[in-house]
Amino acid sequence: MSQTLLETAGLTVRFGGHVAVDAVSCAFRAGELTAIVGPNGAGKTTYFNLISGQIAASSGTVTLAGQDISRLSVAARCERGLGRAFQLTNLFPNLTVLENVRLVIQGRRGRGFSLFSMASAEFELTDAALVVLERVRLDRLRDHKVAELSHGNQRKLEVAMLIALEPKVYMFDEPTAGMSVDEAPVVLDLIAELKRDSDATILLVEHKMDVIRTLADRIVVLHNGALAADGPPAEVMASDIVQEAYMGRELEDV
Ligand SMILES: Nc1ncnc2c1ncn2[C@@H]1O[C@H](COP(=O)(O)OP(=O)(O)OP(=O)(O)O)[C@@H](O)[C@H]1O
Repeated sequence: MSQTLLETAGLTVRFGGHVAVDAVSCAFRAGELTAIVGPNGAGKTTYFNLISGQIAASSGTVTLAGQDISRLSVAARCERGLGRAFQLTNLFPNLTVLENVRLVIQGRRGRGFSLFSMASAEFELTDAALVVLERVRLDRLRDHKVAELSHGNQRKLEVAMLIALEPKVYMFDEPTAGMSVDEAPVVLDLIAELKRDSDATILLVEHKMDVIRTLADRIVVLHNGALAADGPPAEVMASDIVQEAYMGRELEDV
């Protein structure tokens, strides 16, 4: 079995008297896609926020590749390989689609271009960005400003930017939310491709059962902020807690 890449231990956050994430200990392995499920308000997004550093934990730790990253900023966690597709907040609306992806690749490679190689570096950056845009089928919109794109295309661009970042851990929070039936498969195919072709650790918050069935190697269930079940999809879906609490309502309804 692959080694653990990301781990949370006793991860907890309280908002006033409310424990939104309650001592969640969970290890995520390289090459594994874990779906994180649970009813509205179960703490899924808050758990993501704690892992990526958007909010600080009240207690507990987050470890990436054996190093405690609990006190690092969002940017420092990202540099170490934690990549998260945000709800459109990391897009530059007034730049073009191509410029947005180029910025990510440029940031990843650092500023190591010499003056003499500047021109070829520019071409190389554009080529690398176009390869990523082709994967999400946004290459024909390369020169459009992001603000002009449909919601679905903005979300696809978000996935493209995450892929361009080449993180070790991919975190997707309902990646197809708000997408049309034509748009969603492109993103789901990409996630399936990432899973097949890389050794990445993928965390997916998802409500749609068909998506979970197709993609997940494992399901983690959060309930009232705490870990309620964790295991292979068939086992977790058949478990009493999921059958009673979620299968009949929350997940199936969506
Ligand atoms: N900044 C905050 N301040 C106070 N309470 C918060 C804050 N963020 C989240 N909460 C509360 O923590 C709980 C968990 O919320 P969270 O958004 O993580 O749930 P979720 O499982 O992602 O739900 P959904 O499926 O609806 O997105 C909720 O009760 C929510 O109201």
